Amino acid sequence: MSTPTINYQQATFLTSAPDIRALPLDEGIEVAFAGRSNAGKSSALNTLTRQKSLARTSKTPGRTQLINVFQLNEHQRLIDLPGYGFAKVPLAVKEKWQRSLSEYLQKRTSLKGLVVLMDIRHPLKDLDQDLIHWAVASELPVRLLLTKADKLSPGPRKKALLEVTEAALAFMGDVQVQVFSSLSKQGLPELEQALTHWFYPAHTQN
Ligand SMILES: Nc1nc2c(ncn2[C@@H]2O[C@H](COP(=O)(O)OP(=O)(O)OP(=O)(O)O)[C@@H](O)[C@H]2O)c(=O)[nH]1
Ligand SMILES: [Mg+2]
Repeated sequence: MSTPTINYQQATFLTSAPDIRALPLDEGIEVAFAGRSNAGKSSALNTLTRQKSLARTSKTPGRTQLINVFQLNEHQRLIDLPGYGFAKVPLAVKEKWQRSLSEYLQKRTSLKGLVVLMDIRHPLKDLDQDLIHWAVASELPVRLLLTKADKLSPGPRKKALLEVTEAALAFMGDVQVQVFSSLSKQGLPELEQALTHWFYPAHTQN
């Protein structure tokens, strides 16, 4: 059986939800992009969908404070999650959005894959590790994206990939690692392939 191709370019903005009650019906398949503030989640979604400003990006960490939903078609959605780990926002705001994030991760049954984005220069911070551990314990497939790969020259880039790949083995779950750059598009085909596996599980082996 040949795997269907996904036309990411057809992604459209559906809604921005302050909490899971405001999300579309929990059916079909969702893949979510998570990571520290400023890791490059919104940029990666724009790169994937070949749209300059589908998801709002910013030099200021903490830009995405809502659960942003992008629809690929009736049954498939991409989710841009609020970033975590950014200290410079009022505590009340931070608590509100961390709460909606953990509620989303724990209760959303249509969530079938989690892309965890980390700046290749600062991977696997405590909150990243907590998230990955949680996902593995919940049997949610995880893909680690080492973002802004263009910021490193090939040697250090390869070294970072190797180190994180080795660390990922310790998570003892379905955790894949790749480098990625929204600037150079490095890693885009691998990301697309991984997402296809999640969106069409019946067509693929892993
Ligand atoms: N050089 C380079 N810069 C990038 C890349 N991806 C993102 N950036 C920059 O990093 C900053 C943060 O990117 P965003 O995509 O807004 O990050 P985010 O993870 O969505 O951030 P929050 O919404 O705050 O959680 C922006 O200034 C982007 O232009 C990349 O691949 N290479
Ligand atoms: Mg964002």
